[in-house]
Amino acid sequence: MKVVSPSTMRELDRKAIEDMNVPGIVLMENAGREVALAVKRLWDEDPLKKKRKVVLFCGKGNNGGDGFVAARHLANMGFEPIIFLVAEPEAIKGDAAINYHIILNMDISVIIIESGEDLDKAREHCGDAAAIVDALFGTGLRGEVQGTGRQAIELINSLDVPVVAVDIPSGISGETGKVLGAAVRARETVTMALPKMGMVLYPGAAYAGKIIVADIGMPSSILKSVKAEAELLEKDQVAGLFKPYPPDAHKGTFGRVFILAGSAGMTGAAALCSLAAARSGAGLVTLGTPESLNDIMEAKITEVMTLALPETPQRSFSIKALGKALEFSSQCDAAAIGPGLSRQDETRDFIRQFVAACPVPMVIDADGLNALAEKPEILAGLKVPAIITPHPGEMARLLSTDAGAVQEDRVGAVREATKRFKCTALLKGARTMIAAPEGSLWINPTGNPGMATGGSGDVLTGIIAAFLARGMEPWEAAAAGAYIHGLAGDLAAAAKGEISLIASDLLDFLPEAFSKFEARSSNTQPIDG
Ligand SMILES: NC(=O)C1=CN([C@@H]2O[C@H](COP(=O)(O)OP(=O)(O)OC[C@H]3O[C@@H](n4cnc5c(N)ncnc54)[C@H](O)[C@@H]3O)[C@@H](O)[C@H]2O)[C@@H](O)CC1
Ligand SMILES: [K+]
Repeated sequence: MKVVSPSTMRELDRKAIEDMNVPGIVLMENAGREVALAVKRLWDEDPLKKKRKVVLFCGKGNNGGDGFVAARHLANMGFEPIIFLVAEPEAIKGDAAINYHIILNMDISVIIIESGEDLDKAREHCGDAAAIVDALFGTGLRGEVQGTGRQAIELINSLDVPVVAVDIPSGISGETGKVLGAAVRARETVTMALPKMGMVLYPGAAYAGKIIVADIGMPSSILKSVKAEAELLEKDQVAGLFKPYPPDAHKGTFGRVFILAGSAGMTGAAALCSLAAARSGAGLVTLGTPESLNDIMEAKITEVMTLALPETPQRSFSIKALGKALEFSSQCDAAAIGPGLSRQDETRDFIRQFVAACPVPMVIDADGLNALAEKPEILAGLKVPAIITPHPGEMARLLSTDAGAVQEDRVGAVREATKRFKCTALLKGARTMIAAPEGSLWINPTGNPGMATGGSGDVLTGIIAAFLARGMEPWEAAAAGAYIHGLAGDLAAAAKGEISLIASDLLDFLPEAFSKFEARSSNTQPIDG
């Protein structure tokens, strides 16, 4: 699903109104009605709370205008709306003013909030409300919220009443998801036409609650043609990336994966990564391993073959492994390099030379990225497609900045990485995002904090390698990988809780995650009906 910034949304509104002659007041009518319906649904869900009072906090802009429309429909549905207008009535203009006057004509209560004392009075009204509608600020918010607007937000958050936010929780930047001083914590957000970046990115996503995308009558041609800032990955779209298995599938059909991972003390990373590839549909998985670790790996992993390679005295890959590793990779469909390789100098040289010469698409993670941080030009010069999968710390090393700066602007960081290194970049963290060199940006909605555990990234690398080997484009492999990895994590967390989630749980829940997608071999017919 497309996700847009406030400025893109304004341009869509402008096109609908000016180019297609859809009156703005029609859009506002649909918006407000959808908000009223959302309140009604919340009310229907909770039969114990048959209170009919709905408090609407409205600002002076069009977001407030949506609130006035919602109040009218709520009154018509039999609710008792009360409006707290956090603005001077004279400041309301245009379509919002038209709807404000209808409200006055309908004798719906409007209480004007000009000071903190007025808000104290408002508090008394709110306690027995069935719901609160937050129509203070929408995408027109500029800079930090101050004064009574901010006090109103704090009041809303202090109440134990479910909140439906109009378009975006007031106080959240529609562009970045940052809290501009203070922001409303909503149960649901009814967002108009398309979700906004600020409610998909954290912390805004946490404030928005459940997101309902409302059809406000924006012409579909406008929505189709818009160049969105990002796409939020959806289940159907990910499902579409899995082509059905032909009934005569054999091991070679779904690709051979070569994984270079592990060193003394980090054999687990190698096991998790290679087993994840095997669990993700790769036909054959071979793990290249420092030779003295070979027996350990053979015992640890049953479904994966091993290739013992020359090692350093510290039992990590030595530069002498290069020839054999490159030769083997040429017989494979995709490679993965990085998990648990160590930061030994010689191993670092091996990684750099392997990546520079690898003849097949590859995913580079962890120590693979650390080895390239001082030589990022290797990435930019690759002749084969590559995916890098850094966490914020690794991304910071690649971009010569710090992890705080990466987290401060995750979208900017992942876009910069794909531009600078000319490969697909996947930035891990809450809302993993994937940027492709041609400019697209994908945001993954699956996953949970329990997945921030050692080895989780190794599993992701293995999944992506398997998808590359089955012929997905790099962005597809990265996007589908992030989605399935997060889904396995969500299923694992639902079964075991987030606290004790470990990376091997992700492997255990991959089959269930895949079962939600698998396009089964379409031509296989049951023999006896
Ligand atoms: N035709 C349209 O453009 C449509 C707009 N819609 C609604 O309109 C909203 C956007 O409306 P607007 O652009 O009027 O703006 P908003 O209603 O989002 O609010 C901004 C208002 O608050 C003021 N303001 C901005 N920053 C402030 C700050 N830091 N502290 C205090 N006051 C501040 C602004 O002067 C403006 O009046 C959307 O979020 C959506 O809810 C919908 O009605 C659908 C159609
Ligand atoms: K709002």
